Amino acid sequence: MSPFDHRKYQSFAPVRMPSRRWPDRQLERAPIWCSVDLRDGNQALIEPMTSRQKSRLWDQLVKIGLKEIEVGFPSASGHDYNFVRDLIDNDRIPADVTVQVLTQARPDLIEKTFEALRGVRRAIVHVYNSTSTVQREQVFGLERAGIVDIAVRGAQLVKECAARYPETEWVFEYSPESFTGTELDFAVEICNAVTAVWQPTPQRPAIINLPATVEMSTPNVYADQIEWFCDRIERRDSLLISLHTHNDRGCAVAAAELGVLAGADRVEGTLMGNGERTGNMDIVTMAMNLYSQGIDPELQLGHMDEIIQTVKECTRLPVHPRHPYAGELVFTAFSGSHQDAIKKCLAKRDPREPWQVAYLPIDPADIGRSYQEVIRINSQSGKGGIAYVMERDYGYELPRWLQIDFSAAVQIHAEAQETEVSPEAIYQLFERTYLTGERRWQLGDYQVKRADQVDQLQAELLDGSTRHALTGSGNGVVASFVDAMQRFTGKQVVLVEYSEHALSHSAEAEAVCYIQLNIEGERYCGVGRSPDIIEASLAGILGAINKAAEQDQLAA
Ligand SMILES: CC(=O)SCCNC(=O)CCNC(=O)[C@H](O)C(C)(C)COP(=O)(O)OP(=O)(O)OC[C@H]1O[C@@H](n2cnc3c(N)ncnc32)[C@H](O)[C@@H]1OP(=O)(O)O
Ligand SMILES: CC(C)C(=O)C(=O)O
Ligand SMILES: [Mg+2]
Repeated sequence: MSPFDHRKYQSFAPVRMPSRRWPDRQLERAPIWCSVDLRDGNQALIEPMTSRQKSRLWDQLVKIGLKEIEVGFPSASGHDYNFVRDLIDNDRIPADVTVQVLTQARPDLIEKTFEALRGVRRAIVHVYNSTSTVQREQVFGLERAGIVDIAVRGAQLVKECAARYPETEWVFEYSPESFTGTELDFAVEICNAVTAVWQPTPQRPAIINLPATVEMSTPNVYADQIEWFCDRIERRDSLLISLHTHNDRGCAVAAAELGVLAGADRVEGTLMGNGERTGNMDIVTMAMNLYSQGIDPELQLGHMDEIIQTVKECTRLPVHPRHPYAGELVFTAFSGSHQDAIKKCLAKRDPREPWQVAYLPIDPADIGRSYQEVIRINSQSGKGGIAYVMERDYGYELPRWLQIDFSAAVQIHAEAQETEVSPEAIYQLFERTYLTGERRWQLGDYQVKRADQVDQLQAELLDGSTRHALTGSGNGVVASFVDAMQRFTGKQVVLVEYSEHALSHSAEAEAVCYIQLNIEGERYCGVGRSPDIIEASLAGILGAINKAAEQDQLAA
């Protein structure tokens, strides 16, 4: 039992709809998008946007390709009024973009709203009043009829004002605000009353916006409400049903998606979900969700970092690093098994086939992200990720057995540092571990001769100021040097693994050689790098021998 008194709250009554159809549908196309960043987003900010910030966000919304943009509540503030005037007077509204403004269903506010829009080519006038039981009873103190009366009077005045400005193509929108807390039959009744005034036609439809002003239930209930409403509303073919979900329960996007399945045509929301309380429906997330399902979102979101920057600077709110699609960390895998899976999928990827990469719902490149960030290393990472970084950034194609060996060194380093390990730090660690660290033995001069199908190697081994002369023979220089080391150390030395490749990132056309030796039953790895492949091989063998010496396995 929690200490909470859960009886303080009531559960949301489900909609009785045994024959609901929306669960069997699939999203097939993008809805009509409407951004409310400059109104609902703005009214939620600690410091509302300055006109410069509003202007900047407007430009970004246009660049993204939003064709309907709610630009403010011009009857409520001089700022909003002036902003609308600036857009109109300075001809800043592209021909294919329609501005929308919000007003309460109050005569003075409606009049002022039309005044603000004077001379605009096309505009959506969005009028609302609250319809929920709580608002009716406790805020307005009115019965249903009184609330309908506010809406109808508002609708009439909107129509009259519009007639005074015939040069403008007017679109009317009505919201039964607090729709989710409104009895469905009443929502239908009040919307029918409003559209009876407006008399929309299929050619000139009106917008009926059904807001989850406060998100009160699971998204399936919202979808039921939308389907129930769409099935009963009059003049359905002359209406665009719009959704406007808030995120109080964290499901604004899900509710909008299910609401579209349930019959809605249009969705209002904001970039990154800014808005009242926990925010509005996030247009970026919903659009990218559609895209990840193979549906054209009909928005330009390829410049995601610029979008984030604009939103952050205009709203002065941060964007969470885990924000769906847009956050700085959303394409990054730190954990080993994820890195391994991503690396394998990317290596097998055929660009002609649909995207199928484990843990990456979309290709980061689509939104201007590089693969640099996909795999980042910390103490949770495994060999796959480390190998990926070594290959991607430095051109080393570490064989699997060396990945295992090296990942142990990276793990120790990451745990000691207690932070992320950068690609540079990984590379330096690789160099120290296999190539440049202090070594007991160094290779001096050497020469190989071939006689009777057998290679004979003579080499000099430097141990501080002491020089040892080595000889060995075998099939090839590698086998000869292994033989020489075996004679020199008196231990059993067996070559277990060998691989090499040219180092594509190296300006000096170097080769790199990876060696694994079994020395008296223990395995040791070494790496050699040189413009000369023989020297790289010998250095690799000596590297492994030196590793054994470090661990006191060679008493020579
Ligand atoms: C869910 C939403 O996001 S709705 C949009 C909310 N956004 C805003 O309100 C931001 C802009 N609003 C404002 O700045 C102010 O509310 C103004 C300037 C529009 C109006 O200010 P004021 O008239 O001073 O005050 P206020 O908003 O408190 O008015 C409340 C009155 O309007 C009535 N009212 C509220 N909403 C509506 C409506 N949609 N339609 C008709 N009447 C309404 C209330 O019943 C109340 O009436 P009362 O004074 O008789 O009790
Ligand atoms: C004005 C309306 C549509 C609104 O913002 C809401 O109900 O959340
Ligand atoms: Mg809202």
